[in-house]
Amino acid sequence: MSDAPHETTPTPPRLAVEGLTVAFGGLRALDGVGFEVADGEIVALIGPNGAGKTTVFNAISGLVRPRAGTIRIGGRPAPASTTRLLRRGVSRTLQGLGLYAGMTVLEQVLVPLAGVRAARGSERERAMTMLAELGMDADAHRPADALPYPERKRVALARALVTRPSLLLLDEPAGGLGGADMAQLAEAVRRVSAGGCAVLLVEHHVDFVMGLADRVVVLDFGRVIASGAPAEVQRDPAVEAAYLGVPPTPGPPTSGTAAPGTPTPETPAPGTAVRA
Ligand SMILES: Nc1ncnc2c1ncn2[C@@H]1O[C@H](COP(=O)(O)OP(=O)(O)OP(=O)(O)O)[C@@H](O)[C@H]1O
Repeated sequence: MSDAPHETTPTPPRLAVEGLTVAFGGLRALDGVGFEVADGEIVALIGPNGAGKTTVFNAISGLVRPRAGTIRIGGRPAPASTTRLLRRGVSRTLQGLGLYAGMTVLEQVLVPLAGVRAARGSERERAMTMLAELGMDADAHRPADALPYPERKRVALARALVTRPSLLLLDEPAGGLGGADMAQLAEAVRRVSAGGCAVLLVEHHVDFVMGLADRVVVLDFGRVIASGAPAEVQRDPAVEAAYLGVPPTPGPPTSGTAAPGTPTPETPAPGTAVRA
């Protein structure tokens, strides 16, 4: 028997983005963006308003067509339809809530499993287990619209997690949350990543990001200006100049440090992308 080490094929990253370029008319929203997220890794995408973070999510989700570049999921090109992405293990939350009007909490969480048909018993069980994991099972039969904002945010998370994704995209998950809810959210995200799911999140809450992410990718004007461990990125002079060094705009007190453009409980769902 040979003592030569076994040749192993390296596992491709769960998500690999390379040279991603997206233009809206004359505006280059993304210009050659590249980064990777491995299984079980939590990567945060940060940057000023209008830097291109949501456009990255939209390109991965097949909602905008890149002008150039590649997006690979588990080593294969990303499909462009939501259904096929779900089948490939990709789930996403939206900026704000994106919940359906007039549905109970349980119905919201059943949508990715059952669509519009009546849910099977096993699907209801799975949805209830997911809600229980997030401490929401007691609210299962309440209209989601009647719940306070942090609980509705948790429903949106449960809906993204119920399919047991291998790649989870979270768009401003901490937006509008206070300290206790943010801590609970961080715990839930850590649990999901400990189970092997790759997590990519866009977030303005600097403390939340730096305490949670394994790696941070910083975008500015559609380009990656820095990436690395949170502490490393925080010390980067280019990042400080483009983003972290800008003093937060005065407003109602929120827990933790928030970078400019951060939503507060009073303004939970920012819509427009306006550079400060
Ligand atoms: N559908 C669109 N049509 C035209 N321009 C767009 C469109 N979507 C985004 N943009 C522009 O592309 C740029 C990147 O926007 P994007 O929303 O990705 O930034 P962002 O970093 O997510 O900002 P925010 O932190 O405010 O959410 C901005 O200049 C924005 O105005």
